[in-house]
Amino acid sequence: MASKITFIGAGNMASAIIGGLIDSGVSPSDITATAPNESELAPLAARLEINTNTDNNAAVEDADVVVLAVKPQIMRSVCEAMRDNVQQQSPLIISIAAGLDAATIDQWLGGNNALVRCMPNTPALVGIGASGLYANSTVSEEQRTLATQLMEAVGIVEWVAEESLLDAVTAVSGSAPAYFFLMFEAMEEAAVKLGLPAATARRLAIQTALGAATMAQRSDKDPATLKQNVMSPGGTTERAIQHMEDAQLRATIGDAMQACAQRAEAMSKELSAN
Ligand SMILES: NC(=O)C1=CN([C@@H]2O[C@H](COP(=O)(O)OP(=O)(O)OC[C@H]3O[C@@H](n4cnc5c(N)ncnc54)[C@H](OP(=O)(O)O)[C@@H]3O)[C@@H](O)[C@H]2O)C=CC1
Ligand SMILES: O=C(O)[C@@H]1CCC=N1
Repeated sequence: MASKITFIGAGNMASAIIGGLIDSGVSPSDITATAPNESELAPLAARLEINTNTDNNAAVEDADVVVLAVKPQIMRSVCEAMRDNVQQQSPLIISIAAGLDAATIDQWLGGNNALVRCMPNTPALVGIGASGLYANSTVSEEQRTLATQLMEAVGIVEWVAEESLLDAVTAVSGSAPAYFFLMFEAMEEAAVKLGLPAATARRLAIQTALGAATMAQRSDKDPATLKQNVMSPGGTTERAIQHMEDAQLRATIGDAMQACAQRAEAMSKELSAN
């Protein structure tokens, strides 16, 4: 993947993807990241040996791919300020912003841009990311392949046929690392109440999640069967699972994911109206 990649924004998500790309063999000299303050960029440049720039326009000048990684609320001003350079350079644009539709970003960038919307997640940092991708009609087959290669360098990629499905991707993977971290917090707290030292509890809970995820990934059995295999009749797991079902955990997760997807949709309406 010998392409020059510029990240507009150098925060949590951009640095996760950049770290994953470098681990997968992309040369740091092919990567540029921008942010308004040198103080945020200097540690990143020192740690990852990438190029950095406080000037977005300068950073897109020789870019084959421009990844838009700023907060959705400032995307309009950022895009409009670099519109002329983007129009001149015609890079593949990849927006990772939640709830901002492709047509709106394309318009802010002057129109007719090849634009991929991507919903990644922070485990990209350790190469185990999960990204949903959608391409507008200007994206060529080659650019689609490039976007796939880029995001596959940091995890798995699923293309969606309709842009609106990215809201569901946000609910099931973009925001979802936080759901599991909440579960770790809760399990650690409960295990401490049961008498375990916090560090022991955390280590056991995290390793168990890793084990369960790895089993679910490698097994040809579905999650319901794998769950059943842990539950001896009249045993301990059955008691715990029954408690979770009685407490409507399943419905709570469903409601939370609905709220997440609805928020993505609402953000899109709010931000494109501004
Ligand atoms: N975090 C996550 O798990 C996920 C985030 N996303 C999306 O990724 C995007 C970034 O989120 P996240 O990384 O969490 O946010 P962060 O706040 O961590 O990063 C935003 C970055 O943009 C920089 N920035 C601000 N203004 C400008 C500007 N004018 N030009 C260039 N850079 C600028 C910020 O610099 P400074 O700090 O100096 O303001 C910061 O480096 C969002 O659109 C979000 O929806 C998508 C999937 C998952
Ligand atoms: O919370 C957010 O809005 C971003 C998008 C998905 C994960 N974090």
